[in-house]
Amino acid sequence: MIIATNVSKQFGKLKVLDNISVNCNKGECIALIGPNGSGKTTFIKSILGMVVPDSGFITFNGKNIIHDWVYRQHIGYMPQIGRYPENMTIGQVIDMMKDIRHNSTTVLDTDLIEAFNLDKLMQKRMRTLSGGTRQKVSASLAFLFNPDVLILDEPTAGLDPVASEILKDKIIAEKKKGKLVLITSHILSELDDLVTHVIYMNEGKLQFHKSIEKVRTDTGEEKLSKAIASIMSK
Ligand SMILES: Nc1ncnc2c1ncn2[C@@H]1O[C@H](COP(=O)(O)OP(=O)(O)OP(=O)(O)O)[C@@H](O)[C@H]1O
Repeated sequence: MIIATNVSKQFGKLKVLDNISVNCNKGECIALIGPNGSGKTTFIKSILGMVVPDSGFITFNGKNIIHDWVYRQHIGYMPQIGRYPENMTIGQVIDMMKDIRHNSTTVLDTDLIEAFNLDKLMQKRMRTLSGGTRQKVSASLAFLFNPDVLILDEPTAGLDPVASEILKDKIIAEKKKGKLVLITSHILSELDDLVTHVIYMNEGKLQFHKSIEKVRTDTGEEKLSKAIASIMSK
């Protein structure tokens, strides 16, 4: 579904992505893990076309993304920090996104808007929202257009435990429908019930890309947080 081949990116002298090659398929939920500054967000932005690699290429359903920006309509993206027109209300932001993205064939998925009770907050202006409510808006928008691929950058950061569980259940449900989910998080315990595969990056390099079963058997650890700690300490 998404294939990155020898992707490299440098910012000034800093090599942020160093020859990354990975293959991401339908129905997988892939955890993108690595220390701060290891290149996770830059890799995500390369898939989204927001960062252009210096070398290498990325294909989405077999087409090089450089020549086909339309592929982005199949992706729902939840950024680490959602930036919105601050004077707009939640309702206006959602309507604006519908104007931009909605087409007659898409069935809107309003599950998260309802589960987060955002319908009661539609008149609130973005600048007045708490960090967690802003995250709820970002999550709701990522899922709203029923995309085949969900890219979630630190999705549960700032969410309360109830909201966090709602989002996790939604991710599991979408994965079961055959969608591809790419997720970054530093809270590894949150990923335990979700992920099928792990991509581990360090200093812009791909350290490994393994199924969760392989990570568990290789380390003898059941929990992802323990398994990664065991790998990092070697
Ligand atoms: N536009 C940019 N210009 C210059 N340097 C950048 C730019 N974007 C990212 N970097 C640098 O690239 C490196 C990787 O950043 P990136 O955000 O991809 O890391 P990350 O793995 O997502 O980190 P975190 O876990 O902290 O979110 C960092 O050193 C960052 O400062």
